[in-house]
Amino acid sequence: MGTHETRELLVINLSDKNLKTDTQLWNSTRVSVREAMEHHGWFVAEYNNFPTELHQSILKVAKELLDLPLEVKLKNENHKAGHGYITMISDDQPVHEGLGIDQVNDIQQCRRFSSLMWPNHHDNDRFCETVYAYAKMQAELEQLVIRMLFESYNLDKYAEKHIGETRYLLRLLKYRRLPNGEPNRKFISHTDKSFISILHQNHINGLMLKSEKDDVWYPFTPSPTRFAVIAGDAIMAWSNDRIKSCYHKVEMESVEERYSLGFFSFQEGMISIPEEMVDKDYPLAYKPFRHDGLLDFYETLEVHLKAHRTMTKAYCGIPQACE
Ligand SMILES: O=C(O)CCC(=O)C(=O)O
Ligand SMILES: [Fe+2]
Repeated sequence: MGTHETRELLVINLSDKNLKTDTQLWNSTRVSVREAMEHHGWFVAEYNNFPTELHQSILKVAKELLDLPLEVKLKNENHKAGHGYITMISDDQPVHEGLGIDQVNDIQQCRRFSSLMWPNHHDNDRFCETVYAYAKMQAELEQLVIRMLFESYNLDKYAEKHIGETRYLLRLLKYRRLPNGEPNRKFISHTDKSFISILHQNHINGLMLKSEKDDVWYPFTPSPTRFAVIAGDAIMAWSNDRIKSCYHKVEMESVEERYSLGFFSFQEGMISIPEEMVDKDYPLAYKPFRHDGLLDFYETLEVHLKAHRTMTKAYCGIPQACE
């Protein structure tokens, strides 16, 4: 296939009202989810189980937040990698900015964040409520994917404990074209260090997803009800390399700003590779590790090493005989 051919995105409908456990629809959907994750490392979820206004309202508050003065945004300190304020500069202009809300599914953390950003504003309730409702919807989607994946590997007995030990980060992001008029290609190809990441955005194109097995890039076509569900390095380790973390990048040409929302799951406890994941085709490839330890290790690396999944192999991988 030629490199400029438009490729059909793999879309899986996760909003069918009949999608209930132990139904034929559930079982066939869970097979599609597992196959997509093993083949591509991602899929696009069609998901509309939320009020339609929520898409517009989260984008509105993302703009209000990222329009705040730099000194206010800098107050969002977090020692964990990529959890605080991030920025990339071109010709003295910020062309990429992001703010993370850690433990976003805890209303107290949403309140803490909004009063940090708007200390004198009575109106920060609206920000807090919107973000909290949005994160609740995203967590439901993430947990649906986790349940399906765990079941598809006959590991459903571990699913509730896993979900109970999950911490979520919401990152609100803004991209601008470069001041010299060139497309913004600053967010280079990388894998996330999360377990699962879910990406959602406004109408401006730019996100590209690499298929692991096809070895080609797919441009993501945005829609209010489309979510890119992508594998992070931690699920790669947990699945003992059956699922490979997804390389993705942003290349934005539009004059209009691109806003996106990254929802990332992390494990609080140890991640151990279930023994059921180990067999002669998949010999044990990772030692048990702490997810936060992986993030601390990330902080110690040079920029070019951070982007690659090899950093996770370096952190907790077990060298294989053929390597
Ligand atoms: O803006 C996007 O769609 C991608 C964001 C992303 O890859 C990240 O925050 O890790
Ligand atoms: Fe990413």
